[in-house]
Amino acid sequence: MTAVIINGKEVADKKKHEIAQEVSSLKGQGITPGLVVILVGNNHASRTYVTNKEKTCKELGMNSLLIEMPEETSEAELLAKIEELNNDAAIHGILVQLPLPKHIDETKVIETISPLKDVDGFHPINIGRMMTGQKTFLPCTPYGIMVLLEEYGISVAGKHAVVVGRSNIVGKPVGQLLLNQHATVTYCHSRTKDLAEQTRQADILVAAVGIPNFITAEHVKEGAVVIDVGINRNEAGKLCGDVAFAEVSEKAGYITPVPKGVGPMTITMLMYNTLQSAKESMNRK
Ligand SMILES: Nc1nc2c(c(=O)[nH]1)N[C@@H](CN(C=O)c1ccc(C(=O)N[C@@H](CCC(=O)O)C(=O)O)cc1)CN2
Repeated sequence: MTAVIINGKEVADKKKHEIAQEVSSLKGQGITPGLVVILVGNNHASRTYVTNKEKTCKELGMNSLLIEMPEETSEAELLAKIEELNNDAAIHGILVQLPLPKHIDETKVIETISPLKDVDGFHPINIGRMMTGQKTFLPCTPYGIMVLLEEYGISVAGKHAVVVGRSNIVGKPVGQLLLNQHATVTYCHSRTKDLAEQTRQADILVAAVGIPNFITAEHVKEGAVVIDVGINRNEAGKLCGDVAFAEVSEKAGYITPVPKGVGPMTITMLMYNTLQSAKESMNRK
């Protein structure tokens, strides 16, 4: 079998077009969605991501502000900046780019962002709402994965989903979203015994470990849907995922490539959440 390649770039472009139309109509009602992205320090990859977020906001007609803070910024300074933005009515979304420098407590930072402006969907209140199936901001990468499955007509209910990786921003929430859609979910991680035995049970396999070529053909059931969330560099410095694409695409039914698979959906769902936040703010007026 040769897998259908899930074109994340194409789906992201379609969704962005729809978002831009909604932004335009919202502007007609006197409100422009506004996102603030805070970048602390000099992480090269993070700088690329925040630049893309700013660029995408502009493309879609949203306001965007990038706040760059030096590596030595104290936790107190960052928290004070977030408090200031929480109280600014023109701002609908606040995002602090991760990872943060080691001396800053990520949990404290996330908990300081108002849940009403937490367009990353990382605040414990929003995570709790997601777990109980309430309407809320969903974390952008997991949300993007669910949209990709939907766009390709891949049903989730009753399927066995195996998630490899248990990070707070991808592994745990994507498992929860799959469960919310009635999948049977297994989480695997560094202490899982006989990983391949587990992953071969998967109708839907999500790889989010951050290790190049970690998932090989022996981990995959014939015809499975394979979602690769990894963004790694191989020995040659080339961008690659967690899945050995060439061999796995011979066995899977569907597969996301890296790049242009899950990645482009992350920023698109961030734009979607920011738009929703702006709409919600109108209802509070
Ligand atoms: N506050 C947050 N920090 C981080 C998040 C997040 O959702 N919120 N996620 C990641 C990084 N990230 C967005 O911030 C992100 C990663 C990758 C992509 C993407 O489009 N990848 C492309 C390839 C890009 C490249 O050439 O490097 C692809 O896969 O096609 C977008 C956003 C960690 N931090």
